[in-house]
Amino acid sequence: ALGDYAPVTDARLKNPEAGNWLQYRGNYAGWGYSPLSQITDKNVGKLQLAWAFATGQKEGHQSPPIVNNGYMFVTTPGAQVIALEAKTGKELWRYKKELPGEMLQLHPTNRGVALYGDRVYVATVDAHLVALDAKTGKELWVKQVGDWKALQYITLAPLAAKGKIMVGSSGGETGVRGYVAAFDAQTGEEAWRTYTTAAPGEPGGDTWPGETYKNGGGSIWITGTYDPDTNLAYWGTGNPAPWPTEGRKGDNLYTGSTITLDVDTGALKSYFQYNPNDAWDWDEVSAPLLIDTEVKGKKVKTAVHAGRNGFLWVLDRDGQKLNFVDAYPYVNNNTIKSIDPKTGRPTYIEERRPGMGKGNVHFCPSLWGGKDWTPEAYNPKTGLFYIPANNNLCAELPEPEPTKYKKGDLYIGYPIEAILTGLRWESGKKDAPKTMGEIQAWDLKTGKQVWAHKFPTFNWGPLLTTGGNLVFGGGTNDRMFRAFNATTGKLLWEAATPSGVTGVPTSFEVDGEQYIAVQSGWGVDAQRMQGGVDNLVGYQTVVPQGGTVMVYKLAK
Ligand SMILES: O=C(O)c1cc(C(=O)O)c2c(n1)C(=O)C(=O)c1cc(C(=O)O)[nH]c1-2
Ligand SMILES: [Ca+2]
Repeated sequence: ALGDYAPVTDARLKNPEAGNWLQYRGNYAGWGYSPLSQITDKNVGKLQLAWAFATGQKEGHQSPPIVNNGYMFVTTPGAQVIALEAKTGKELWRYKKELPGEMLQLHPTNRGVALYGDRVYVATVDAHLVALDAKTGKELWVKQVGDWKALQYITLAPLAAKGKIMVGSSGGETGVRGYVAAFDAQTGEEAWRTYTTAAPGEPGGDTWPGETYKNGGGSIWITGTYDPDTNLAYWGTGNPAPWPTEGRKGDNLYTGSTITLDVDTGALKSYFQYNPNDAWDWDEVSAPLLIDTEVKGKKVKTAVHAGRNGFLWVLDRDGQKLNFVDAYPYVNNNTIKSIDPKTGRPTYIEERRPGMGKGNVHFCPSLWGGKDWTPEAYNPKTGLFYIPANNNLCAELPEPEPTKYKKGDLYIGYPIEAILTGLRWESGKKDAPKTMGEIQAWDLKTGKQVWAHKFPTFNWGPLLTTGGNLVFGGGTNDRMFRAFNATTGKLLWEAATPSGVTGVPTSFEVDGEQYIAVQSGWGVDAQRMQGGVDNLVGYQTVVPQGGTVMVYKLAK
């Protein structure tokens, strides 16, 4: 059991101490920013391993090491929760949820815990929400959120605010009707549930023919951001289901959107849709980062999102509605012809939309997007917004197969094999591009890219930025974890890890020393994209699996 444990209050979540990392992205605004500045662009070359801890699990280790006063909490695929001493890596307790053996895990991962009060909350791949005693790991309650037999599954880290624990379900490829559900942190009682596809009679209900909204996707699988001043949570929604659009003509609200929900009631207050009638699996699940900044000379309370559709979107979140400000293409795109400068609505190039009666349709960015789920970061010191991007990658989909919703089956409209072998280079190109993965830095004030570090292979690495003028990220198939100068993009430090790094990095302090922490553990769609690249280049890349918590500090 843990010693003194400092309960996590609303006040602490709103104004997190620099030395802790209390929630998914470090703050409610979603910045992925640690103000700690002991490790800097000058001394990061002396970063070395403080300790490492093997989780004993395979597949995608994506959860951030979350730290509260010297105690660290990580999750693994299969929804295990491990409490560790943050300074030494000593295991304090481990929780394992019993999972149904026959359950399909379409995306075998878990993106972390939420801390609230003296509890730890985890949402599981069999669609339950679990409350644990932070000190002992003892299960306090377990609530069913969704039906795993209908292939609802949860991969995200919960969001905790104002006495509520909020979660959403995955299932854009299994025909769920997406939702965000809130549970009372104390009792586990369900407080509200808001669906992301509009029913007839509701605003947006006329954007779905017949009953298609009932299995229309719009799943929620990345933690929302939250603005305590307005009590609104910002959630990103996934792709509509099934992928071919023929049966669901219309905008399919609120898929491929950012929606804002009142945390007390769940009422949907506003939305912005990035991909009306999406046909490309462009989930826009990454919640926007909430940044008050200047944009082209004007002060704006923004919500910023690097879209899977390849555009960097800047919205104005002041006032009643989420309003379009600007959008900048950040990767090559042959699918969106234009974006309405007033409304932000995209116009597609119709021949790039896969569908009935069409043979192989080629489109860029690929179905994994300019960026998939991997979080961006914002550094208030540099004023720069950082994107882990994949550029020069496209995909091809064959003519869809007729598909009908059936509980417990996939509901995609294309054979999995076609999806896994669907990656392509840009049109007409035989050879692999010189670079694919990128870390990009954008100045929101000017709307210009300031630097880009380019990798020979793709990048599936969530980002951390710090008060020491650094950006950290992994994401490449060479197992490296790296540090860059946040202002210039210069590579300053790198170290190989046991597996590939698709984990969310964090930073914290214990006894006056700053640490950088990340999980190494390759899997899920980083591995599937590797299969797609290998299929094109004709050789097999092996990235070993197995999870390890890696914790670094400066050499003395
Ligand atoms: O539509 C959905 O519900 C859904 C869920 C998930 C998930 O829960 O991880 C992914 C996706 N879609 C998806 O399209 C995708 O590319 C993806 C990549 C990953 C991953 O962990 O690497 N998950 C998911
Ligand atoms: Ca999806």
